Amino acid sequence: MALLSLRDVRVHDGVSRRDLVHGVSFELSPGKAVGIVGESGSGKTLTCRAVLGILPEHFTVAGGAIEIDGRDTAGLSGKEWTALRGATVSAVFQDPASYLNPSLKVGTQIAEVVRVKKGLARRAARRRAVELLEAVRLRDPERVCQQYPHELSGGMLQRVLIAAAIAADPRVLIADEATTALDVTVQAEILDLLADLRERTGLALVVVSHDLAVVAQLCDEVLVLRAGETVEQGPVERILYDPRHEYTKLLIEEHEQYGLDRFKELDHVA
Ligand SMILES: Nc1ncnc2c1ncn2[C@@H]1O[C@H](COP(=O)(O)OP(=O)(O)OP(=O)(O)O)[C@@H](O)[C@H]1O
Repeated sequence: MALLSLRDVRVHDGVSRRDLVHGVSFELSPGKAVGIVGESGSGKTLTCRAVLGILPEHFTVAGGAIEIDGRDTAGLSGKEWTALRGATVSAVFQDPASYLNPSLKVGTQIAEVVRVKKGLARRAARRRAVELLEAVRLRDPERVCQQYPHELSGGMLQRVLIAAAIAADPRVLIADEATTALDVTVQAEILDLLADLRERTGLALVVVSHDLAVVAQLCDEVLVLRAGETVEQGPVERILYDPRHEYTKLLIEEHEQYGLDRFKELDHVA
């Protein structure tokens, strides 16, 4: 059964009285990855926020259905969403520093997530925090636990955020422009880490990026969004090698300069 299923989802803005997402559909099974690409403002983040139950004020899911692990999310209470978030669907976004408390040590913050979401006692939560930092391949996790966010690099902070996001053993992880702010080498390491988590733990991924190369590296299926509408959707190889929509062709051309060419040569897609 699909872990996550979106059927014709519409996101409506009550202020402008417009639909900003016009019917997005996809299904995600364990260990699979779906990518959402499109330029800025195309509705990628709103789609993710709808899945996490954190749409901004005045925005609603006005049509279609979102099912998480077989459960229709329409009409979930705030409390039910809180229970689902982190534990079933979790997310990492761009700019990890803004999601961490600057005045608390990294280990304390991760242990807190574990304590609240998994109900572990303080000491066990602490041990688990170290294990999680190890799982995201941070060297010397004991030391990182004792550090404050400002002492870590952007790539390290994104690993910390991933550790926090997987702390409650979610089944689906949404990575929304999670590597966009990082330099190319660090970006590659984080993508590799996500691929590894997917393979080892069966974590399903929703990968959001304006960069097709990122999505191509991780995903089985791609949705191309433009102005809130899906213009093209299909297996990643098909979209890359045989794009049918003009907009997809444009995206591919634009992003070749960022390494899609190199990616194609390596033939990771096969
Ligand atoms: N909080 C908000 N208030 C008003 N409009 C919003 C809000 N969030 C998003 N929008 C609008 O909804 C549309 C889709 O935005 P969304 O953030 O989903 O795009 P995106 O594809 O994720 O873009 P980006 O890559 O820039 O994050 C845009 O027109 C945006 O201006």
